[in-house]
Amino acid sequence: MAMLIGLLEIFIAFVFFLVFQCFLLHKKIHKPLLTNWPVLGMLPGLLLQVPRIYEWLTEVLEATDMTFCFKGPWLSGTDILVTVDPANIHYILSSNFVNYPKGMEFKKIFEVLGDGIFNVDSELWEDMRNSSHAIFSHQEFQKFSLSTSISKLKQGLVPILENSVEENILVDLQDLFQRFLFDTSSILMTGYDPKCLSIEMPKVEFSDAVDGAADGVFYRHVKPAFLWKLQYWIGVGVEKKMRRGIAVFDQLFEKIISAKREELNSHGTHNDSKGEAMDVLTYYMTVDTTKYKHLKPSNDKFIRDAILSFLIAGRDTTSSALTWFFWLLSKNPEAVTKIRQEINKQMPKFDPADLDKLVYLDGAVCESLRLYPPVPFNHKSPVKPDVLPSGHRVDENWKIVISIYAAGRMKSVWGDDAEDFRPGRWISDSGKLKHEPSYKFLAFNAGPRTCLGKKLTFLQIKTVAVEIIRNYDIKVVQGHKTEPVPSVLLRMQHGLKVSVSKI
Ligand code: HEM
Repeated sequence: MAMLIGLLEIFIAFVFFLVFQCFLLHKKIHKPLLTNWPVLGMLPGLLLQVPRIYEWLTEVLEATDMTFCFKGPWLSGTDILVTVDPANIHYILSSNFVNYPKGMEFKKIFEVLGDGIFNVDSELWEDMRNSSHAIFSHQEFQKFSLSTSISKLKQGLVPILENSVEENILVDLQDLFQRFLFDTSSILMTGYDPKCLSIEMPKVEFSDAVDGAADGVFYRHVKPAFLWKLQYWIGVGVEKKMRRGIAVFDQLFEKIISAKREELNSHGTHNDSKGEAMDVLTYYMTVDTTKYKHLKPSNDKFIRDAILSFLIAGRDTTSSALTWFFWLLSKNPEAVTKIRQEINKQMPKFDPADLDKLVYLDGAVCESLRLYPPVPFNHKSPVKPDVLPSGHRVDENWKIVISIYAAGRMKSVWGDDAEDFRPGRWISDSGKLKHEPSYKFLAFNAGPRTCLGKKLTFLQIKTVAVEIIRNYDIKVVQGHKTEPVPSVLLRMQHGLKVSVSKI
């Protein structure tokens, strides 16, 4: 009986929530600061702002001296302290790192990642971090990354661009970059090439699965836990997509892991002793557990979680960065001219060793990552009560969200032209790339959990950019809308439709 009443209550709350949401979506409000209503807290105002969540967060953080507290409905456990104050960021991510793990609540919200590196703390995280650092920084792995990117570029991306020139067909650059990065990341992470970058454009289930899971995770931040759990259980709304996504990941990894185990049983690893290139899956299945005691190479779920996170890290971030980069270039033709001149001068023939000489291109990529960071949010949860440098008090287990998107646009940090795309801001008077501290330029995170793929990312983005900018003119289709989807990965709602011509 008690259970029945409980379910009835959940149902009423759910209906109330939906009716209220529909009612509110018919109104338009543009004031950044939200009213804190009795019982409902700031949720009504937030729901109105969700479609423009990134802009709204930027406005509200600008208006509140870079830190504000979102109050969720009474007893819903959705209060969040949002900050972009560089002093707070430095404190949370670096100087008082031990007090700010990801925390259990966030772990539940991001359950799709299981025990992957983004979702774990303490000793398991340390072992994941040290072991992944060992492989990503290995010279052979870096050579493997470069050769994989170059061959996919020449044999996959370029033929599609050539075809679109010859046949005069529009292409969706976001889709192309996602396919390019899914193939390359999959080769590096699993040793398997899904070959989705081809003129036939096969359907990519993995892509819908990541989008569904990332959108679901976003909404979980502002919904009471009982509500998203109920939606997941019934299979409705974004939670239905989340369920489907998890099923796709599980099926895909079941196949890949069992094939790899068979391969290892019949052939062994061969390559580690000679230091030859090894995919990340093979590395984790044969990892040295005397060195990394918390890793479980023979546990399929553990391997699935580890490799899924690396695959998403490799595919969705870099494809997002490339998409926004080419969109910004389409609006800034003078930057394209400068990059082209730099390429012709510094790199008349493609040689990866010359990529470092392309300083203006570096500046343009950093500028794009500042304005459109592929991972737009970071989250933390204090172990013990604390006071942040801004004076805000945070209690144990509070949720803290850092808006990486808004952090790149604060006028008090970046100047009055913070919203402008200006690659020159990254170049020093002596013509070198300017270094900005990571707690200010946060696209790759800061402190002990700084991104491990930064070097690989710049290599891939610059390799692709050089090939495209040197050979093609890219024009975004007139009237094409470029809105970011409210999600935990920054992708364009309608892709990026462009026409391609030879220069
Ligand atoms: C444009 C490209 C990329 C961006 C903007 C980016 C951004 C980030 C951010 C913001 C984090 C912190 C996430 C968190 O703490 O929840 C992170 C962590 C990480 N990134 Fe990247 N990333 C990119 C590419 C890559 C690539 C290509 C790889 C690897 C192949 C990679 C591997 C990692 C790993 C392993 C971590 C976890 C670090 C840790 O928790 O200790 N990233 N990245």
